[in-house]
Amino acid sequence: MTSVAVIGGGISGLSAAYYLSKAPHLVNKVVLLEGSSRLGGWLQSTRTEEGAIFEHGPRSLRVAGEPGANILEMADDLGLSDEIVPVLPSHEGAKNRFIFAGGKLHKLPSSFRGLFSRYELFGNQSPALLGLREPFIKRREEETDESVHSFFCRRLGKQFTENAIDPMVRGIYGGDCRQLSVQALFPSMHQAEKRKGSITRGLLFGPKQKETPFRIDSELLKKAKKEQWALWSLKDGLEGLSDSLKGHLARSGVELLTERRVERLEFDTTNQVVQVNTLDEQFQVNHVISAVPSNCLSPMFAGHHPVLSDNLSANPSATIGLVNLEYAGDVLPSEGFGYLVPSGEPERILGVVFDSSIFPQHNRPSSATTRLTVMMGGTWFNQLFGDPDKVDSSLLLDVAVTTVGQHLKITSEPLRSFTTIQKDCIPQYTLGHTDRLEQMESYIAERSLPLSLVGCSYRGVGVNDCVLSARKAVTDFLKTCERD
Ligand SMILES: Cc1cc2nc3c(=O)[nH]c(=O)nc-3n(C[C@H](O)[C@H](O)[C@H](O)COP(=O)(O)OP(=O)(O)OC[C@H]3O[C@@H](n4cnc5c(N)ncnc54)[C@H](O)[C@@H]3O)c2cc1C
Ligand SMILES: C=Cc1c2[nH]c(c1C)Cc1[nH]c(c(CCC(=O)O)c1C)Cc1[nH]c(c(C)c1CCC(=O)O)Cc1[nH]c(c(C)c1C=C)C2
Repeated sequence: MTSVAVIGGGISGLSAAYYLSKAPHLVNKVVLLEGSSRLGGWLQSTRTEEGAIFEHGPRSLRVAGEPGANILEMADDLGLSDEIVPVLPSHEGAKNRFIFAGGKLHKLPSSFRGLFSRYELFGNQSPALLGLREPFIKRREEETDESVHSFFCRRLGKQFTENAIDPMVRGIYGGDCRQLSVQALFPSMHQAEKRKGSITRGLLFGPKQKETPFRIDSELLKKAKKEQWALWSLKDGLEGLSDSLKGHLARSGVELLTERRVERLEFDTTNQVVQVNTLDEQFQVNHVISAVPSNCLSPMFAGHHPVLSDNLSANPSATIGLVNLEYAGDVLPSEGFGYLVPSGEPERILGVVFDSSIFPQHNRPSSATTRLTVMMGGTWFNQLFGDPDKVDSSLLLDVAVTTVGQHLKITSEPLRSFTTIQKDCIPQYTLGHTDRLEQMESYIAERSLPLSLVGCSYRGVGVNDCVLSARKAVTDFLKTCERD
């Protein structure tokens, strides 16, 4: 029998502990050590006294793909089926996405037919024409990693890259596509060019993605497929997911310890023991699953595993200034998911989510209001607002209200607002990320270090990716337990 310490109590750590709790025949003790006073990490939802829900972190989860199917299986097992608020693909809150450029909103294509229309944003060309030209563009011969900006400029042109790809990267990573790795952010497109010389040919005729080594199925997934959900949340917001995991783990006997910041890890590989040191306690376990951001893990190896500490500290993280706003009545010019602003535009925001349009179920029950979330900063935070530790939140609120007022022609003042500075909240997969990851994985495997790396710092920042990465790591670890 084996004991495991999970470090970090965000969605990744809670999920790792959840999957471990499913194997009591192999793992007899699981302790989760969280540095702060609360579990859940970036999953933070507020319910106001009027009954409206505001998200200060993630707000919508995708249904598509293995990560989407996997998290629905977990939600079903946690008994959350009746709590789910789904969004259908035909719903305008899922379908209509906009770009703010040249002083106005531009709607992005949202249907197959839309791909054949010409867009001012893309130099009056249709996305279909760009796609038809793409297979005739020569492949890049160099093997080195490339930026997202350079890759898409080569294959789809500068205008499409700067008005579609650049804002999309800001709308997921809060990051700069000139600095981020195409191999890490768009692995299937990078592989497609490498194998077949073109994105289109590679995606159409390339090998299928490797399947997960476990079967994913649930009644909830069947329902989601039948009803064709595109996105979902929970009635009381996504923090309900971490709350529900907390309840499940406590009932399963997992020790959940908050205010236990881990400072150092020491491996005794001969005896397969790890010493986990917090400021004033020590825990001895057989295996550690790290679910903290990589730059929080890096100092735990300082001095004794430079390959780990150096690679773990290579990526910076972006800080997001987040302002939730609520206005009386319907103030939106159009229903939709929201809009993004390309980095070349002279604006101080990254984008705006139309929360009340995506999830009207989260509105106050008594009266119709509009809920928006303005996201600011990202990679550009310090340049625009200064040191995140010193910035006055009234500056962020002021910029948010003034900017959405101008963009959406809102003349009223908000009824309510919340301003949060989410410091270092999204890791930035910079050039060389995939090589660094492989280097660390080989280092760990060659030395049989009793360590697994999960979380948003490695193979995807979405909540779904975090949960799936936890399941994969636990599955691999349990296989070694079965062998021993
Ligand atoms: C504003 C925002 C909007 C987002 N929107 C979406 C969305 O709509 N959809 C989506 O899918 N994803 C979204 N994401 C991404 C997603 O929410 C995160 O990537 C994910 O929650 C990260 O989870 P995690 O557990 O890996 O990391 P974290 O949530 O960062 O958890 C790590 C935990 O480790 C703890 N910790 C750190 N150091 C130590 C230490 N030394 N010892 C012990 N504990 C430590 C931290 O306190 C923290 O609780 C969004 C993220 C943000 C910030
Ligand atoms: C304007 C800034 C941001 C907005 N959302 C985020 C930022 C930084 C954070 C974020 N949003 C999503 C994810 C998860 C991605 C995943 O892999 O699942 C993260 C970390 C969801 C998401 N948001 C947009 C897209 C294309 C996605 C992927 C899933 C989906 O298609 O729904 C685009 C987008 N983000 C924001 C807006 C306003 C917007 C589009 C209009 C806000």
